[in-house]
Amino acid sequence: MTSLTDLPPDLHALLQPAQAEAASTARVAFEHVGRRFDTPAGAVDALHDIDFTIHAGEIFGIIGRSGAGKSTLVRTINQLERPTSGRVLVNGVDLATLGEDALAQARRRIGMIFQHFNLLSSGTVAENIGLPLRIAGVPKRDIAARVDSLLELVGLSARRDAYPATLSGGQKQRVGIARALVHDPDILLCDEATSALDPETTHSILALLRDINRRLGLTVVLITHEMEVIREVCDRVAVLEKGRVVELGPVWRVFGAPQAEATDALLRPLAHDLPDDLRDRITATPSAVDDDLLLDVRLDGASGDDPDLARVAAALGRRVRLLHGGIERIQGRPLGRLVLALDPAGLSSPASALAASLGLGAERVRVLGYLNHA
Ligand SMILES: Nc1ncnc2c1ncn2[C@@H]1O[C@H](COP(=O)(O)OP(=O)(O)OP(=O)(O)O)[C@@H](O)[C@H]1O
Repeated sequence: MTSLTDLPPDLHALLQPAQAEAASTARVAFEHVGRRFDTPAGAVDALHDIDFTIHAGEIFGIIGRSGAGKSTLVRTINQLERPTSGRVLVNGVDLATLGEDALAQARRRIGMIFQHFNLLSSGTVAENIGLPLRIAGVPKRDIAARVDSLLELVGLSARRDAYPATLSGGQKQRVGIARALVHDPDILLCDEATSALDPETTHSILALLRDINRRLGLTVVLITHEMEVIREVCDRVAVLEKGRVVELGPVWRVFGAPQAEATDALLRPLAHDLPDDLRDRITATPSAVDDDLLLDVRLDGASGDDPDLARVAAALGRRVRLLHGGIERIQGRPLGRLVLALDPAGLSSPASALAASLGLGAERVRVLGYLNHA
């Protein structure tokens, strides 16, 4: 990947203002947005009273069950869907009030990429990227220079004259990203952009999106059903359920302590559930004098400290075994679940003592039962 100083001069020049601008200004403001579809089976309220702001320069994720309204919401940003109530401001402007030409201009500042790339199979990589410029009537020479800059940005210079059929999925999405950036947009909308890719390619595309976000100050709005994608790349996330926002916040907070049932359900695949063999050995009361107590510790990222098990053992004056669980870092904060086993003898409240030794609130530690050694 090239660094900012390696960029061709034309691209370098256009990046500077965008970078400087990436402050906490509102890039997209949803103001009490509703979208109703009238269908033969009756009215469908795909969106209800959506009211929040996406800041300039952030990577914002939108998650929700199938049919929750994610695509409809994202499509209101470029007015592919028109709200039936409320309004959507992009850079302070309600695109619904613009005439045809002004709307076309405004839409150019909003790039979009898709799950299935939507490339023209009869065009080369360069022709695909340059197509929106050709449609906009940009002179051929200028198109070539712009396309070359973008090919370099997405790491595809060597495949300039290749046809889409000869590209891998990741390379196709790089073409999609380059094409979405031709008009130097402020916003990039990503509709399940990595859903057709394997995990390794997904990782490289997310790294590219993060890189572009940082270099260009580009605001990225991303819909996905892959929670790992949100965890890896997003700054904030909104959870939609039946057309309403049921949760919104920094990813570490929403993932660390989900409040809504819909969020819990979506995050379930990431949870470190107890394996059956361990669950089957847990009893509510001790079956032998030397049974260990099993304690379930939830780290929600709020304390910000890494759990120090040696310190816990020293504080409690006994061996502490880590039986199950794991920690992941989201936005630099440790989140996860630890199942610990210890001899409870002499501790009046083992859960509180454990919580205190970890520097956590008592509500973060739950007694699971006793571990039957038999
Ligand atoms: N053009 C339309 N006409 C009628 N109903 C629609 C239309 N577009 C969307 N809907 C309905 O609006 C609701 C939200 O759909 P939407 O596609 O936005 O959900 P989604 O969260 O993106 O779902 P998925 O994850 O399955 O893509 C659904 O009930 C859907 O059937």
